[in-house]
Order: sequence, then C-alpha cells, then structure tokens
Amino acid sequence: MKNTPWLVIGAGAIGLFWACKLEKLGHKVHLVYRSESPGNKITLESLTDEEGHQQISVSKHKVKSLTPSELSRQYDKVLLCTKSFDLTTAFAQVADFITDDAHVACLCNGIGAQEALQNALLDSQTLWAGTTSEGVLKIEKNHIKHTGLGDTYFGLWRRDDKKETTDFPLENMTVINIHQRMIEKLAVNAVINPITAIFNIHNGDILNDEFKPLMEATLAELGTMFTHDKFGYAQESLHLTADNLKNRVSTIAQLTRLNRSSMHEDIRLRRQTENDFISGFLLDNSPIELPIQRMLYEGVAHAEQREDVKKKLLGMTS
Ligand SMILES: NC(=O)C1=CN([C@@H]2O[C@H](COP(=O)(O)OP(=O)(O)OC[C@H]3O[C@@H](n4cnc5c(N)ncnc54)[C@H](OP(=O)(O)O)[C@@H]3O)[C@@H](O)[C@H]2O)C=CC1
Ligand SMILES: CC(C)(CO)C(=O)C(=O)O
Repeated sequence: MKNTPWLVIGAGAIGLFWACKLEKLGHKVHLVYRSESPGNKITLESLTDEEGHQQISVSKHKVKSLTPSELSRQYDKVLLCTKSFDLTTAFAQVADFITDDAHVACLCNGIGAQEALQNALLDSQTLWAGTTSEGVLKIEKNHIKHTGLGDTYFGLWRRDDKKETTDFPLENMTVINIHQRMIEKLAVNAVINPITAIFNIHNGDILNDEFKPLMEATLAELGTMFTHDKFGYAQESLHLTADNLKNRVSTIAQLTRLNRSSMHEDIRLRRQTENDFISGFLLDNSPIELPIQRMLYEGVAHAEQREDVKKKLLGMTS
C-alpha cells in the first residue's frame, strides 16, 4: 500500500503539515486544495525537535497539488484535513475517486461531522476518526510553522465494526479508544475555545484571577454532565469530573499560553467557527441543562450579543 499515494484533502495548516509528514515517511502525496494552490513544494518550519526541545529547523517537502476536478485516478488512502463544517462537502467532491475498500481518515476538531461522513461512505470503506494535539500555523500558501509538538491518534469510528483487527495504514497511530480521546479533547475545547474567543484573550489568560469564577462554574457544569450516566458518551466520559477537567484545561492552557485558540482566531478573522461541533454538540447531547455552555455558544455564534454575554458570564459566576 505504501506505493499508492495518499490523497490529503485541505491545504490548510493541518493538511500541509500532514502532507509534509507523509512525504517524510516515504509516501507519495496528492493534495487537494480549494481556493489557493500551495504548489508542489511545502516549507515546514519546526520550532521544536522530536523531543520537544526548542530548535529551529526548516525542511522542504514535495507534493502534487490538485483541484478536485483535476483528479483522474483512484485512491485507497484518504486523509481529510478540513474544518468540521466542511468535512462532508469536501468528501463528496472526491468520492468518485476513492476505491470501494479505501481507508478514509479525518482529523477535525469537535464531534458530529464524523457520523455524517460515515453515512456518506460505502460499507466496504473504513472510516478512521482522528484527534491531534499538534500545533500548526499556516504562514503562506506553501509555508507552515509547527509551533507545538503533539500526538495524533486514529481509531475506527464504528465501534461495532467487523474490521476491529484492522490497523490504520500508518504505524503506531491506531488506538481502540478514539471516542474517549475525542471526548477528552472536546471537553478541553469546550472551555478554552469559547472563553478565549468571547473575551478576546490568549489561552493562558483564562488562568488569570479575573476568570477564576467563570472557569470554576464552567468546569463544574461540564463535570456534572460528563459524569451523568445518561450522557450518550458516558462510557468514555465518566472520569471527566470537574477536578479532572480542571487539570486537563490548566495544563493545555499553560502549554499553549501564548497561542490564540482556533475559535478565537476564527472570530478575529471573521471566519466560520466550529462552535456547532463543540459547544453545540454538548448542548444537543446533554441530559441536563447547561446554562453556561449555552451562553458561551450564543456569545460565539452572535457577534452582536457578545458584550452582553461577557457581562452575564462574569456576573452570573462571581
Ligand atoms: N491548526 C492546528 O494547530 C490544529 C487544528 N486542528 C483541527 O484540524 C482541522 C483543520 O484545521 P486547520 O488546518 O488549522 O484549518 P484551516 O482552516 O487552516 O484549513 C482547512 C482547509 O480545508 C480546506 N477546505 C475546506 N473545504 C474544502 C474542500 N471542499 N476541498 C478542498 N479543501 C477544502 C480549506 O480551504 P480554503 O483555504 O479554501 O478555506 C482550508 O485550507 C480543524 O478541525 C481544526 O480544529 C486540531 C488541532 C490543532
Ligand atoms: C488545544 C487548543 C485549545 C489549543 O489552542 C485547540 O485545540 C484549539 O485552539 O482549537
């Protein structure tokens, strides 16, 4: 299988990063872009070495960039690197060029888009849901900066899948508990992303005293939901008590203290956010009312309500 190229979809930060990573691993990469061609050489600037030490290195990676209409062959390994709200449309555009037994993987944040993608696949195709804690910034159309070293895992999206013994077609990346890992990531995103986006602050700032009551209340509310036996993903989330969440959120906020969260950046640049797949997913699936998460959702979704939401969030929790 190493001889057949990977089809990577989405030439954003993560798509370019994976195109470089796959090429480094010895795979051919065909990269599908939407608006601007990244060309055939990607520059990857790394700020940390493999052990996480500060060290700047620059490498160039060869890929073949195409639009969906330029595709002409069949692919058996596909990696979708779009935002969650673009996932199914991006797949639909390339579906005719994917083999009946293909491995199809996706790496978007949040939950909800994966099930929609699963429904678009043939039963004979395998969907791998992925989660990553790598930090990548796109500087130019063909230039990315790897700002934070992280891990990436893939697991079968369908738990009852007969293909349980199948491995992801890249070594050391298959996990059996992908749903748990995705819920854990979602829990962190549901705190850091909307708060930093609404208050226009860097990730580390949520640990400041000013936000302490809001943080405590948000974590308590989510802890109650994740440990509720009627939450649809309770099997994967019962360990996520308020204290456990506090540790996770504080660690990530500290590690990424100088970064803007993806949602903060999306709002700053007036782009669509992944709100519906983070807070929206929790609101739709929670067995209890989530007044704080609802207010965070509204504050992200409606720019005109943001000032009011800020006051309410600080007022209701102090
Ligand atoms: N960047 C990071 O460090 C991290 C990102 N993630 C998650 O990974 C996912 C991707 O993030 P990121 O790369 O930063 O996002 P970007 O917005 O940088 O990239 C998404 C890319 O998908 C492209 N795209 C959308 N629809 C299509 C389509 N139909 N055909 C081809 N390309 C398409 C977009 O094209 P266009 O340029 O036209 O908009 C864009 O280039 C998100 O869910 C994000 O939350 C998770 C962890 C870290
Ligand atoms: C972990 C975190 C919060 C890092 O910024 C992230 O995943 C995001 O910004 O979407």
